Amino acid sequence: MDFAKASAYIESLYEKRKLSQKQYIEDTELKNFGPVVDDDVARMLQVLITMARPRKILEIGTSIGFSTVSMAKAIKHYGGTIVTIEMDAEVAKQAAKNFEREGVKEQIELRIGEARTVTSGMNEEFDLIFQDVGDKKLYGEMLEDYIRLLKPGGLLIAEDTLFPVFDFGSEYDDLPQMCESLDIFNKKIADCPQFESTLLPIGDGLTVAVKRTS
Ligand SMILES: C[S@@+](CC[C@H](N)C(=O)[O-])C[C@H]1O[C@@H](n2cnc3c(N)ncnc32)[C@H](O)[C@@H]1O
Repeated sequence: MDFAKASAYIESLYEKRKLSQKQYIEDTELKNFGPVVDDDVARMLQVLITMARPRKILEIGTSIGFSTVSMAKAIKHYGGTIVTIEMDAEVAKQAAKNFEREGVKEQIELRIGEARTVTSGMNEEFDLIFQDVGDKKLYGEMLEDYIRLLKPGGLLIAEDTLFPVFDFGSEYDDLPQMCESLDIFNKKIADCPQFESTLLPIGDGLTVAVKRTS
């Protein structure tokens, strides 16, 4: 299959959607921020949320909040909530402005801080965790924390997991380390007895894992 052709066709089908990554970035004042998910990933998050109806979502890595807003628009229909964690205070401030602009600020609690530090102090349980943190080492290092924080039957979704097989050129200085960290995570989750999982070739690779109930 020609993936570029398939992707262009799929995007043409959804171009009338109100929330698009391009428009969201254009509407954002701040211009220097961590990359946000592609439209196909935003749609997949919305499909999974509409199907699983998670009451409580935890997102690691907010940036300007495109994925957060995409998820918030899906949970707004039934009254779910999102806790999202971002370390960069300036970027978080912009995300908060975007939540207000998009009419979803009531659904979202933004916690500013380092992801591992914030999650290690958490005792609450979540129905869905979306891992999209910039520091890719944390994917594997936080897996135990996610098992603790996820309810049985809960979803762990992780973005960027096909980095190990992408040809990025010189886009990222620390690419070899990022790829190594993501490869470690991919192997851990594939072998993890607590999860049923797969890796979808959308966005930069999207891992979808369900925590087993027994
Ligand atoms: C890929 S971006 C998130 C994009 C966002 N999920 C979206 O699609 O709209 C990753 C973010 O993780 C943040 N980050 C990096 N290391 C972090 C850490 N240790 N704790 C919390 N946030 C971190 C970065 O500042 C960056 O904004």
